[in-house]
Amino acid sequence: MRPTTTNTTLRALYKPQLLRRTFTTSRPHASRLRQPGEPTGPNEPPSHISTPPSKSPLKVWPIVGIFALGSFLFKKIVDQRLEEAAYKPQGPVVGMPAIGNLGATTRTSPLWSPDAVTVIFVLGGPGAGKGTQCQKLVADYGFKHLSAGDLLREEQDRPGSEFGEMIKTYIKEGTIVPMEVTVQLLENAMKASMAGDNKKGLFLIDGFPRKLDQAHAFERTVVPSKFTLFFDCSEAVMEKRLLQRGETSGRADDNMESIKKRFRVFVETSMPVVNDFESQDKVVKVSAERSPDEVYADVVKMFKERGVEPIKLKLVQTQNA
Ligand SMILES: Nc1ncnc2c1ncn2[C@@H]1O[C@H](COP(=O)(O)OP(=O)(O)OP(=O)(O)O)[C@@H](O)[C@H]1O
Ligand SMILES: O=c1ccn([C@@H]2O[C@H](COP(=O)(O)O)[C@@H](O)[C@H]2O)c(=O)[nH]1
Repeated sequence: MRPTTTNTTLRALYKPQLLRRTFTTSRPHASRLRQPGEPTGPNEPPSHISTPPSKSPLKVWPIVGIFALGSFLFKKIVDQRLEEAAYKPQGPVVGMPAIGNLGATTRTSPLWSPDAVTVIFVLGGPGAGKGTQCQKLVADYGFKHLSAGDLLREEQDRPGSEFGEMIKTYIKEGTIVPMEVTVQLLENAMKASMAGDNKKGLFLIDGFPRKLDQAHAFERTVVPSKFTLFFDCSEAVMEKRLLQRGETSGRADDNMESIKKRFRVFVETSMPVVNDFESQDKVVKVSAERSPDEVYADVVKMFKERGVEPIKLKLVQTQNA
């Protein structure tokens, strides 16, 4: 049989070499028996002068060890640099105005303590009903509602804004405006609100953070959030709502092309934020597919479980009153 012939041939070819490799050291041709003390070759010392075998594993392992340690340390340094880079201003965005000097995100500690200022992030896909639910919460709980999207649209329309054109492009494309701009806008709005009638510093921050770098930067430099209220809704339902809203909203992104892009950004960029907060047990999830009042009833229940109570007692009108 062919395999047997092949095996025999292979054995014949390789066995002597194998044996030689196994039983000789660095001198494969030393066939004659040497006398004690006789040099083993023209350039070699007599055998009583010991030389380490040239292929000893003892020579290789320290090098392998140093290489492994070096690689490990190198990887650690690279990981650390990447982590730091995620927290620092990224510098000017190519083709955009310089935004690295906005200030808020360069601080190394939060501006406010979570005991002094309460921030609840409100997240969910485009059209999940975040704004609608926030309005109800404002009425009952006394929160100041800050929508990151609204703040960006205001900045976009502010005469003389150096970021106006940039924001316009990002919103149209459904992508996320560089965090330095959004965090600074939020911080300014929070300061203004607390200087006014929101002395208690109660905030619902709607549609933010949309990206992990924003989440980290805000919590590191402004204030750590209390939790995130997340509205869970299917794309089919959100699409229907957005197209309907688009009939009157005048928003540049309430059209089919922008909606598709916003859905993709939400799944790829914003869901990791929700997952990150979830891993810290900081997400309150509510199904957003029922009527606004039914959704809200769930929100109230979930807030109660987290120790957040309404400030107003609703007056119940009875028929005989
Ligand atoms: N539970 C609901 N059932 C039906 N329609 C709703 C519900 N909640 C909100 N809507 C409607 O859906 C549209 C989108 O709602 P809303 O603006 O609150 O969503 P959003 O999550 O804030 O959207 P975006 O992220 O695009 O700003 C609005 O026209 C709103 O009236
Ligand atoms: O943190 C944010 C929030 C929003 N944007 C941009 O604004 C639009 C509209 O946001 P809405 O919450 O739907 O009003 C969004 O698609 C982003 O382009 C942002 O960049 N960063």
